[in-house]
Amino acid sequence: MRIGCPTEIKPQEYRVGLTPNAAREAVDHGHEVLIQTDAGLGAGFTDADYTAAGAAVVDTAEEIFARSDLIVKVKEPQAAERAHLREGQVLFTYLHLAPDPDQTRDLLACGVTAIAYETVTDAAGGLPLLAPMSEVAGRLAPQMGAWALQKANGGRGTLMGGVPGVGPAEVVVIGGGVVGTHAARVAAGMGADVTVLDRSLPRLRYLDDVFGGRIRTVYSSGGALARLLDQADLVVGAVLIPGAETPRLVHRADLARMKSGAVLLDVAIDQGGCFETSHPTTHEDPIFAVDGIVHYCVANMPGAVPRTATIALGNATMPYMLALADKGWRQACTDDPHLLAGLNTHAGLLTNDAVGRAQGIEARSPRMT
Ligand SMILES: NC(=O)C1=CN([C@@H]2O[C@H](COP(=O)(O)OP(=O)(O)OC[C@H]3O[C@@H](n4cnc5c(N)ncnc54)[C@H](O)[C@@H]3O)[C@@H](O)[C@H]2O)C=CC1
Ligand SMILES: CC(=O)C(=O)O
Ligand SMILES: [Mg+2]
Repeated sequence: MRIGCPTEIKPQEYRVGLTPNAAREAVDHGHEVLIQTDAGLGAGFTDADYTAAGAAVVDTAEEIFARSDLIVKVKEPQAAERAHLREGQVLFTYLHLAPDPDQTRDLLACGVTAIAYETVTDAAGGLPLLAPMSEVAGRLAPQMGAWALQKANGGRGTLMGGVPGVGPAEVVVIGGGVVGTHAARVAAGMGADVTVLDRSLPRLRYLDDVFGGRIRTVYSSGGALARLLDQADLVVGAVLIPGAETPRLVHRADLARMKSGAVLLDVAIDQGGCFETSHPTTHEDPIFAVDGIVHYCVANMPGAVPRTATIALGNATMPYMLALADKGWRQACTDDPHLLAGLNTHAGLLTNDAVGRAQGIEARSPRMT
């Protein structure tokens, strides 16, 4: 099979879908790998690294899309990329279709077989291809939140860890999954006072256990969140209902009860966001204010640390990429129902229930033979 990896074109996105290690494995499995010129540079991989791994470097994205059976990327295809996709081609990348009707329409219209990293599941009930980027975004969240809290950025002027005689920042993390756990860990490490809310009691028990009293856990309800908002300096939105649009848990009216200059940092923005006042922002222009509250809503946070993020993502995607290339998508998905859970569109059919519910489109099962 021919596997193609174009340069990411989303603003300030420096990750790349294939590492040289992954390219080498694919070549060792008998596949041909095409990589666009300089696709890996932002993550610190040169064209020479890819040619040493056995890949062929080609000049344009057009050529990658035209010649490849399997396209491996990082971010959802942008409109210019969607114009090159076609039926019979497999796209393996993040899609986040639930809040994105334009992308959904284009993927259905072109007939591409699109497998979304974020809806691939595992036997433990996790999301193995979302997890590495959630770890990165979660660890970045307090770092970006601390920056947004600085006065020059519109923030309250609160130092995360405080100093002797002055208390630390109050950090509230909504959703104690992968993002939330890693955000809590770094925020606590910075010396902040951390509270994590979740709707899953087993998850709260786990967090209570692993943090050994260094953070507070609270069952997530509207009342509990309202009380915490009054005190919060930084609120991290880290809720996920897999595949679905994020529930809105903080409404515009709630901003009035918050401290002026507090920060809402919506990691869940890629699924629509958990604050009513959120809208996606970019690394170039990451923050905006609503009613005196700073919002940070970058939809591709790991793009800020492309070296770490590319290697972490490549480690997780490689076995699935090889299964798709070795067996073809039908056999790979038949053999592994968790990979089949990643299938979002095929030959004009929407195949993911949660995306279908979010968009009012009936989800259908693909023909597997
Ligand atoms: N902006 C970015 O660059 C990135 C965004 N993300 C996004 O971050 C979000 C979280 O991802 P993960 O942590 O991997 O998901 P996860 O599935 O590990 O965790 C989500 C948690 O939310 C909890 N939850 C559900 N409803 C809740 C409610 N009403 N109140 C409180 N908690 C609730 C769940 O019980 C679960 O523990 C996703 O939308 C993901 O796409 C992930 C990586 C990068
Ligand atoms: C998960 C995601 O959207 C990202 O890593 O950009
Ligand atoms: Mg996105």
